[in-house]
Amino acid sequence: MSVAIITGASAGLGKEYVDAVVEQFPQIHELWIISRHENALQKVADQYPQREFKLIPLDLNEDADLQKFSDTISKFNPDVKLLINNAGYINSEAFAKQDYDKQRMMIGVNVIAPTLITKIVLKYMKPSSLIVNVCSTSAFAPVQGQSIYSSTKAYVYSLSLSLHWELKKLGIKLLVMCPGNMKTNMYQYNALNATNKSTQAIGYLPFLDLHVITRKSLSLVQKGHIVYTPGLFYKTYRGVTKMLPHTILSRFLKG
Ligand SMILES: NC(=O)C1=CN([C@@H]2O[C@H](COP(=O)(O)OP(=O)(O)OC[C@H]3O[C@@H](n4cnc5c(N)ncnc54)[C@H](OP(=O)(O)O)[C@@H]3O)[C@@H](O)[C@H]2O)C=CC1
Ligand SMILES: N[C@@H](C=O)C(=O)O
Repeated sequence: MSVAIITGASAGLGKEYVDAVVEQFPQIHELWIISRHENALQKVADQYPQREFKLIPLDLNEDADLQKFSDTISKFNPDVKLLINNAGYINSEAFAKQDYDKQRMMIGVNVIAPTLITKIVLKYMKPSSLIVNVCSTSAFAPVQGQSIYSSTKAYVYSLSLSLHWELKKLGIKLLVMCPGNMKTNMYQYNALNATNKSTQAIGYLPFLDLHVITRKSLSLVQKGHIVYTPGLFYKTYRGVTKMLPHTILSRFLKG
């Protein structure tokens, strides 16, 4: 049975990816959608009564839940055609003031989960399978006030580049997408509730069209592309971070 697996599928970019996969992959038998709240996942599935869904409510920050995912996929032994590591968590605050639990959750959800989910799923992938890792423009250089978050995304970026070439030998295509601002719950939580002015300033940067970038990323991964940075503004920012030393940039970048 062919499946697509999407983490963080109940809202925001992940929900948009569900729409895009339903639209672009009619041949995939079942969509496995992951987030913490089953009722939210059910609402997503209910929008597509004509498609098969497996709701997998779990907390990607919990090792026991990652083991539960491993047991579930082992029980069903699917043919995984597409994996979208999308779920993410951000807390913008000075490192010294930040709650340890929030720091640990960013590492759990943004680093450990996509790493282990990919490891687990790989056993059920064949040549021509696809992986999309959702990263961020904050991966391109260290950001004060988002010190852990930007570091977790730098990890995803680096891991994705290595895996792109390792998995290419297995016939599996991997793309890392590095979006900038998107009007989602994460943005609402992060920028609008932020206390520091630099995080609030993020709201003045361009906002991306989730419909467009999800479809574009799925098209690019099938073509074998390695990185997708949507939007001219963010492409330019990526270029700047390649040209200027991060020892200097990191002094001025504040999230
Ligand atoms: N919004 C933005 O401006 C930007 C976002 N990104 C990245 O895009 C990706 C999607 O973010 P976005 O859609 O904005 O975020 P949202 O917060 O809007 O959605 C996050 C999704 O992940 C799920 N999720 C969150 N924490 C967990 C967890 N511990 N276990 C399982 N599922 C979880 C949420 O469901 P539930 O709460 O029910 O678990 C939800 O479905 C993330 O990787 C983010 O870092 C990158 C650049 C900018
Ligand atoms: N602004 C951050 C998320 O909201 C990011 O750039 O990833």
